[in-house]
Amino acid sequence: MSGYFTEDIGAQELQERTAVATDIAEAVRTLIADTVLTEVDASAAATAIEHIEAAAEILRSRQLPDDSFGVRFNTDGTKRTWGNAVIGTRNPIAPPLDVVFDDDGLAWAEFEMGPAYEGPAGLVHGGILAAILDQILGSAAEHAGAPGMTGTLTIRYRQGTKLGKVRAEARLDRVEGVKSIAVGRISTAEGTTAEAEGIFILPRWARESGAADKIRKALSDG
Ligand SMILES: CCCCCCCCCC(=O)SCCNC(=O)CCNC(=O)[C@H](O)C(C)(C)COP(=O)(O)OP(=O)(O)OC[C@H]1O[C@@H](n2cnc3c(N)ncnc32)[C@H](O)[C@@H]1OP(=O)(O)O
Repeated sequence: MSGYFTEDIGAQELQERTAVATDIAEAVRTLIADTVLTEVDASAAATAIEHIEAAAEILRSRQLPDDSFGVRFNTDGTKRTWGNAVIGTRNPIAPPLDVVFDDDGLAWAEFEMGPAYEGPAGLVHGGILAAILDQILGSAAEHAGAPGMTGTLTIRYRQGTKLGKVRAEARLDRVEGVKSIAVGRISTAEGTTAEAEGIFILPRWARESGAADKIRKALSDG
């Protein structure tokens, strides 16, 4: 399986790296929102671009050799999915979701959707909501011990989701052979805005590999 790595990182270094990753991503996330909302003139924009390019050059001075972050296992058995578009700690595109798993099987996260996620005026883009639902339903299935790749995701958008504070939640509903069916929803202060059902399938290559448990762990994204 390409894209999966094991790295010998101790607890303290992991903590330090996580802090750096979180800080950079948050700074760029803020920059993205500021870019969406800015009204500066061409001269001020040119100055800003110079600074942004200088910052990018610093980040490029030491980078991973691959074109993706992948999934990186740490010495303590935890793993980093820092490039993930929804939960990635070092991905400024990600809101990011910090998913909590309750003992009763509910996976949930509360997070801010800023101006970078707009679709209709003042509302979250439906495709962004789909990505969030895909992730949290998949994470719920994985956490319940039945992970898989998304085969089908069905969403019913009930009302617009206002930009601002958003909650996503999901749980594994049932398992039918190799298919795990999870259900979930998005809500705001105005109530449920979108509901979803997802079918997650442990791929044939994983089922047939003879190392399904190891692959389940490697595939899972939580
Ligand atoms: C993994 C950890 C999860 C943690 C969070 C994840 C969140 C993020 C999730 C993603 O973004 S995943 C990326 C988006 N999804 C993909 O890229 C998946 C691309 N598709 C595939 O890789 C394969 O088509 C798939 C693994 C879904 C199915 O291939 P298989 O070769 O394993 O299916 P197979 O033909 O053996 O069928 C097995 C069962 O699944 C059913 N099936 C196959 N494709 C399906 C589908 N697309 N939708 C619903 N059911 C499907 C099929 O009917 C059959 O049902 P039965 O067992 O009841 O007979």
